[in-house]
Amino acid sequence: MEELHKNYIAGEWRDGEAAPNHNPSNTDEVVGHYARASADDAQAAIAAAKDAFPAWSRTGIQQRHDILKTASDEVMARRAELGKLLAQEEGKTLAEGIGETVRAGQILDFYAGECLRLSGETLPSVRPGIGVEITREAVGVVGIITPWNFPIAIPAWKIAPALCYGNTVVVKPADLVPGSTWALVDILNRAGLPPGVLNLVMGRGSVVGQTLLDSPDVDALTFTGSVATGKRVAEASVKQMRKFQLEMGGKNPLVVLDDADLATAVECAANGAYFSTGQRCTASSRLVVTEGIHDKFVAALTERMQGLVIDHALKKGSHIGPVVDQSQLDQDESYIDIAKKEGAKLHWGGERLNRETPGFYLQPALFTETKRDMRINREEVFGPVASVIKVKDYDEALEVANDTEFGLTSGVCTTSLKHATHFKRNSEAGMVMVNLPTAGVDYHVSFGGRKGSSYGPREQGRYAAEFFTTVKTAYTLP
Ligand SMILES: NC(=O)C1=CN([C@@H]2O[C@H](COP(=O)(O)OP(=O)(O)OC[C@H]3O[C@@H](n4cnc5c(N)ncnc54)[C@H](OP(=O)(O)O)[C@@H]3O)[C@@H](O)[C@H]2O)C=CC1
Ligand SMILES: O=C(O)CCC(=O)C(=O)O
Repeated sequence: MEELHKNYIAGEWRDGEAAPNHNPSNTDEVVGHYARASADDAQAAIAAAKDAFPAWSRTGIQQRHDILKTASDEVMARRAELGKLLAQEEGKTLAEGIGETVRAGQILDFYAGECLRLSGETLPSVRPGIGVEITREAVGVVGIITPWNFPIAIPAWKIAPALCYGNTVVVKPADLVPGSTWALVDILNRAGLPPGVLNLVMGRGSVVGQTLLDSPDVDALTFTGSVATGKRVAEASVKQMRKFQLEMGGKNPLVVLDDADLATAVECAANGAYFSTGQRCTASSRLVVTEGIHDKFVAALTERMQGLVIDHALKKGSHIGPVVDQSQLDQDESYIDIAKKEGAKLHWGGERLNRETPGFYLQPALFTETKRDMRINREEVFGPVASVIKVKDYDEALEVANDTEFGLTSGVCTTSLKHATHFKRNSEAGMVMVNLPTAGVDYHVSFGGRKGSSYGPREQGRYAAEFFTTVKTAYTLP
């Protein structure tokens, strides 16, 4: 067996039960072997983070800046190699893997800068002669639980602000794709983090993740993944009276109005619904289309889909890689069946594909003649499956767009300033796009949703300070 990638606890690489990391583009290929941590390892990681917190929370901002900047530089310099590893373990295309790696590097760089911009407020008291200072302090030990679909960007956008604001960290990546997070943790530690500040415990959610949830020594927990696990995180966190933050599913609408530029609308739909194999919480799974443009839009989108190459993630010319694993493929296919049984018309795609290598290849699927209350329009599939809901006009489109228990992103394709402005104001989503795909966001601004999609303060940009710090108000009578 090739070298085992170990867990990183208290500044040391520690053995654990070895688990193979398979390539979804070629299931015969093992990308590497990664250690699975035990509950005891997870406890040791939490204890190490707790021990390291007093010193790290008082380190100078220059030191924190330099470490994050050094790590950013290495991620950027190794973008091709890390992007390839990401594409191999997750199934994104090489271009998408490199793009995500660059995004992780940019996030590290952004928070290196934020270290130098920490600020507070000084204001007069309502009581004469007294001064008031408002400062932000680190929260403590932050537990980080991440999903498989963005294995370097999501860990980066949780780890970087946690460290920037002076917290110590225990991170548990998805068992399915530990490699990219392993590489990120290795880079950050070699960049100069003291032992115990950033600990990595790979392994199963039911063992490692649950230990984080149940520990009274985890002061804040940030999670991205399914709604079901998000609810467990919430319940456990309330029991511990700790801070928590959840990013979960989406059923994001892309509204296409009669006055839309057709080429723009088709590009937004193809990108938002199908790129990254539709495995994005920001994916446009509902295409809400007004009747005047409906037929033209469906025809043009179908033509665009027919031109998409679905193949090995590393193959030149692939637009879309495989589904991440068998269980996600089963979920995608089961929703395709459910939609057909509900009376939706499978307009194009949805077939399993055979390629040169054994992998989880699925043709993107487009459903038409769907109704807003069908399960295909209410539940997150998390695959390359989208459905068209035909509506009469803008008012009905907005109502359908908002008719969901989720509220992460939404989009509108229109040339009308009036409708674009109204949609931005009235869409019940955390992120709204005009003439842009619902997926693929900037790294320096707030990220998060409403309703069942998210809980707690926003992630990313300077808004991340809300979660990763606690506010102190000090009064002084000189
Ligand atoms: N919003 C988003 O970005 C994402 C949404 N999803 C949705 O979730 C569905 C299932 O995906 P899946 O990866 O299984 O999502 P999960 O919510 O199960 O996984 C997310 C993370 O939580 C961990 N976890 C699982 N159980 C527990 C637990 N009891 N305590 C603590 N942590 C736990 C997982 O560990 P591990 O997997 O290692 O066992 C993983 O690290 C998808 O089909 C999709 O609908 C999935 C990924 C991202
Ligand atoms: O669309 C994006 O840029 C981010 C998506 C994301 O964070 C997710 O799917 O978990």
